Amino acid sequence: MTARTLYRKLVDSHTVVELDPDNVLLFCDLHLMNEYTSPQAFAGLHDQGREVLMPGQNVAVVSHIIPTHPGAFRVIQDPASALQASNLKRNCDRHGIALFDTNDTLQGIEHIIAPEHGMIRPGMVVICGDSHTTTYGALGALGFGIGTSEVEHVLATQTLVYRLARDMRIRIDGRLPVGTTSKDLVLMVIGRIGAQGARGCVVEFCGSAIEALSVEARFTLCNMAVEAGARGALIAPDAAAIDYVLARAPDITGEQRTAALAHWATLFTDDGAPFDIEHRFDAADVVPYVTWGTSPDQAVPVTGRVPAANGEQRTSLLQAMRYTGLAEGTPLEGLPVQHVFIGSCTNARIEDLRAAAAVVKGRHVAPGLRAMVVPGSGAVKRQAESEGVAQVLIDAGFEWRQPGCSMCLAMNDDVLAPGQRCASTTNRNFEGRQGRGAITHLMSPAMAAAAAVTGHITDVRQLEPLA
Ligand SMILES: CC(C)[C@H](C(=O)O)[C@@H](O)C(=O)O
Ligand code: SF4
Repeated sequence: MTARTLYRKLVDSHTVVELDPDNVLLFCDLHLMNEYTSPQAFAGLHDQGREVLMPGQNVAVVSHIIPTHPGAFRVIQDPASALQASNLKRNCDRHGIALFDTNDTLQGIEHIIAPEHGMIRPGMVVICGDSHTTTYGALGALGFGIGTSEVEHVLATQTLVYRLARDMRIRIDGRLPVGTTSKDLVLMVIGRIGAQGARGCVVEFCGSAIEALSVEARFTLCNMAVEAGARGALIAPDAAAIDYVLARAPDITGEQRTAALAHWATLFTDDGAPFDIEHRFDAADVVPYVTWGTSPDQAVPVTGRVPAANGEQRTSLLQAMRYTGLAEGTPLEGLPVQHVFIGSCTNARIEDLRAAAAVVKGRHVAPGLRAMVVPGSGAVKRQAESEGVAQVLIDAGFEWRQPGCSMCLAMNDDVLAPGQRCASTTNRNFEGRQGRGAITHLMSPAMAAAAAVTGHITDVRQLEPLA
């Protein structure tokens, strides 16, 4: 048999029919929906008088527009957002689709909820009308975002017309240095290969540095692969991934468990399987990274400076500098920030909150700075509260919020004022992403926590130890 990549194995096992050399009809094991990209799809389905073919393979979550203010009961004030949430509920009720609704205690960001409830398993194809569906590659599942018309097609048929991607492998060997995380690693990789560097590709991450990552750190990495243009990200499931899934999927027992384990053991790239593009990086090169500009690839070491606007990208670099109010050669370290945001499907899991708490413990948020933690889900929130992580953050002066996307893209009322500069654990630093005229600097949770206590961008490795 010919040697195949993990990506090819996943596509082959889900191909219903080959449509032409570039396209297949792909079966989708799980379809996640949010309030934002599903309404038109349901409307289209209803216009045609069609039903949802497999309601049990669909799950919906209210995540983007939800308010995150503390308090037991959440009311969506904005009429358009309230309508999106009520539409989602009506559509889910009508078709028998499970919904994590606004006041569900387990509500949260879709990409955090799905794995934490054992919905994502190695070998699955998971789709969602949301670009960060690549997150699930951390468990050896092929996840990717789809458009609204595709959502409609999936609802009706549980399949998708899928254009095959190219295979890219990114090997990272070595050890991540102390004070760095998979967020720094992925910012380094995107900075080096560029925001279009993995365009059209499904990226398989491998190497000793990847094997050493916790499953949560792998989510961060695969989540942000889309910021390099990737159409998917994969990590071959190992014992850590399988343990993570089994611990969250008590329904996998007996013969089913034996069969699942046997199948998962086949999910790796065969020796000699061809990749279209290969990159290699050394984990020892990773330092705390921050972005200075308006694209996730505009990332530099925290000890670095805003680069010179040379070459082909001169115009876009100058445009980014104008927006962020920074000039060529400006050092990143020491840049004052007015806001710190710890949240998003990239970095709002329990390990992220623990990392932030470890930095701020015994310190206080800098005067005049506003710092906010938005846990990724109700489950993460509760765990952080029971472990004391929440209290450490609250004692340090952080606002402790309800879960949701929040200031990752400011579709609710967590919006920055123009000109405000934010140290953010999110994944996109686009113009206006966190509020019109607001400036986003992407970084790890530990780095964001360090910025919160000093009031400026700070190398977390240099933070004075507390006596
Ligand atoms: C709103 C949604 C379509 C969007 C996405 O696809 O990623 C959002 O989640 C984002 O992060 O920008
Ligand atoms: S947290 Fe941010 S990146 Fe993730 S789904 Fe929500 S808006 Fe998109």
